[in-house]
Amino acid sequence: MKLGEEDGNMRRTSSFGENLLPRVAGKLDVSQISDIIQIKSPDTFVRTLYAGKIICTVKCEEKVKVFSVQGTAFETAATSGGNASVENAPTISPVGLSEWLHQTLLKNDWPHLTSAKSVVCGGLGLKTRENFKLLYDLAEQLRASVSATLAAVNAGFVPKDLLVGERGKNKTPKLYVAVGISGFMQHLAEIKDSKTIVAINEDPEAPIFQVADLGIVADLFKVVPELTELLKKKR
Ligand SMILES: Cc1cc2nc3c(=O)[nH]c(=O)nc-3n(C[C@H](O)[C@H](O)[C@H](O)COP(=O)(O)OP(=O)(O)OC[C@H]3O[C@@H](n4cnc5c(N)ncnc54)[C@H](O)[C@@H]3O)c2cc1C
Repeated sequence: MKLGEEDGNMRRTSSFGENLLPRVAGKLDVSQISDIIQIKSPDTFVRTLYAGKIICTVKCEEKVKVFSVQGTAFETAATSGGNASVENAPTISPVGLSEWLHQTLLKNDWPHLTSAKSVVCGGLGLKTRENFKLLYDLAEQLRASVSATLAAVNAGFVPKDLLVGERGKNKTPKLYVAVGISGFMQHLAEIKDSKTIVAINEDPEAPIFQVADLGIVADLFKVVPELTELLKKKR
């Protein structure tokens, strides 16, 4: 979108958007509004705070509105048929501080995390990178995507692009299976709105059970292979 008077500037809430938008807002000398989930009028927005724990309505009186949206809160827009004009952005000469070398796209056979209908997510309870194989086996039977908590990503069990939660890919799948995950609010961000949440944790007091539709209090190393075998027999 063009930056100028009376224009809005929007990006999906993502690490790229979170990096870019505050800079755009700073350059324009306006306040940024993050994580909107509803547009009530041209200057009034509903946004989330504290990983979705608080929902507030804010009025923005800036002439240029800079805001990020939570993609899953809105219907997919049609890519044709609108009446907005499309203008080519001006070419900007590099300032020479950094250089684009290459980009590597990870390729795998799993459904993409942001579009998967079912997601199997692993936490620190998996204990090692190798043990994540249990989740890939289960995900294969469920035709699900595999994801992880920040703690599991930081421990090096899986790459960062599988992160789910406040700092990762936000998604509201139909089925969300949480394995060895405590369920802190930063992880649950949008996940808590999934249609069905299944939690496997050996600690009956784990907060994940407060949002789970189906809770299994058990050792994941016993339950997950059993579940995978049962699903294999069903197919
Ligand atoms: C500003 C901020 C942003 C954050 N953003 C994110 C984010 O985007 N995403 C995110 O995930 N986190 C985020 N976090 C971290 C979050 O608060 C939690 O610390 C993290 O999600 C915990 O990960 P975990 O559940 O894997 O680990 P833990 O909290 O250590 O939980 C591990 C669980 O595994 C269970 N377990 C252990 N062994 C077994 C077994 N054999 N069988 C069954 N269960 C077992 C334990 O009972 C425990 O409940 C953020 C934190 C902050 C401060």
